[in-house]
Amino acid sequence: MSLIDVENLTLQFKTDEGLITAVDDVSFSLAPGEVMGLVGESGSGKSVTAKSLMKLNPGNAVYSPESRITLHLDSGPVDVMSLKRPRDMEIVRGGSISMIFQEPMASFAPAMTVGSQMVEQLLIHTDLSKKQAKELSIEMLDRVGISDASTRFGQYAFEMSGGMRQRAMIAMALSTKPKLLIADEPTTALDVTIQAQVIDLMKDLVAEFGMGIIFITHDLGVVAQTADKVAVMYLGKMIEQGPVREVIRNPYHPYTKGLIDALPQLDDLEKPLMPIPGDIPSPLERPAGCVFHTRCGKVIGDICRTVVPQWSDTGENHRTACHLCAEG
Ligand SMILES: Nc1ncnc2c1ncn2[C@@H]1O[C@H](COP(=O)(O)OP(=O)(O)OP(=O)(O)O)[C@@H](O)[C@H]1O
Repeated sequence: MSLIDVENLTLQFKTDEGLITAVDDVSFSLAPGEVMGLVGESGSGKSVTAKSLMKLNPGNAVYSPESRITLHLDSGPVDVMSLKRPRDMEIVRGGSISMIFQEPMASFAPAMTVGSQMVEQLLIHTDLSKKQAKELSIEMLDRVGISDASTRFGQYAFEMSGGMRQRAMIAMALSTKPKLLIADEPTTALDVTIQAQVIDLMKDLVAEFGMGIIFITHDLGVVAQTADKVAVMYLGKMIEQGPVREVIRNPYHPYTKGLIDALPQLDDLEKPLMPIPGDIPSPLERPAGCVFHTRCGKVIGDICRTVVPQWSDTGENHRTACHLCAEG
């Protein structure tokens, strides 16, 4: 039983320079209680994909008619693409789906206390009274490890340290008990010890609430620690997906291999870092065929330059979109 199914998601932005394809025919599913890492370099379309699930992309976004996003709730399936009225969209915006961002200041209005924002959100999305909403908010702040939660409830976000703000944002995102949490680079701006604490906290919360998490990051190391499965994106395309250990041990796509080789290895500090050569092409000039062919060291001929690779099975629940797969 899946929590969310994304099928053939394609999204373009209308800009003064022309149409930018940000997401190209992306499909994936997530089960309740499952954590999926969404990785790729900057500009690969991770955030735009995630925001589509909440219909949060701006007005210049155009979805292809084939794009389908189905959220499975206890009350039945929700066709996210067809949600239009603000009232209907509340279900995917802070209701059944919550999102946390890299910069928690962006989630908090500067002129309201953290507590009053938490209460306001609960009043919109639940049937709780104001008093119950306050109690739950303080309980959630306490649960994410903020000491003296009732005092912190009355503070503004700028009065908190970076790590505490991050925790407060997680508490706010989780207080409505979302079915799906989207975490967009939630630990990037934190120092490593706090990063580890936030990751541990998220793991505990998944176990307790049984929600699904989509964890967006540049860092495959963080994915290895947190996720059950991983999906790799490059220039709007999903190019490999599978169980996290399997993909990290047996990456198939040359781009995924490149991301893994670019990771520093603590047990072999002499080993030179191997960055992926070249730059990501402009989304206005996306390469034909396989979008990665302009940087790929394994091009096998014109097929890579002209034909879009289809998915091939490359292991148990592991699939890769690369012409090398067909070569065996
Ligand atoms: N509102 C917009 N208008 C035009 N283009 C946009 C808009 N939002 C995003 N894009 C483009 O869509 C592409 C995908 O962006 P996205 O933010 O999803 O990448 P990302 O993989 O999340 O990168 P990062 O890791 O830097 O956040 C990029 O080329 C970006 O410039």
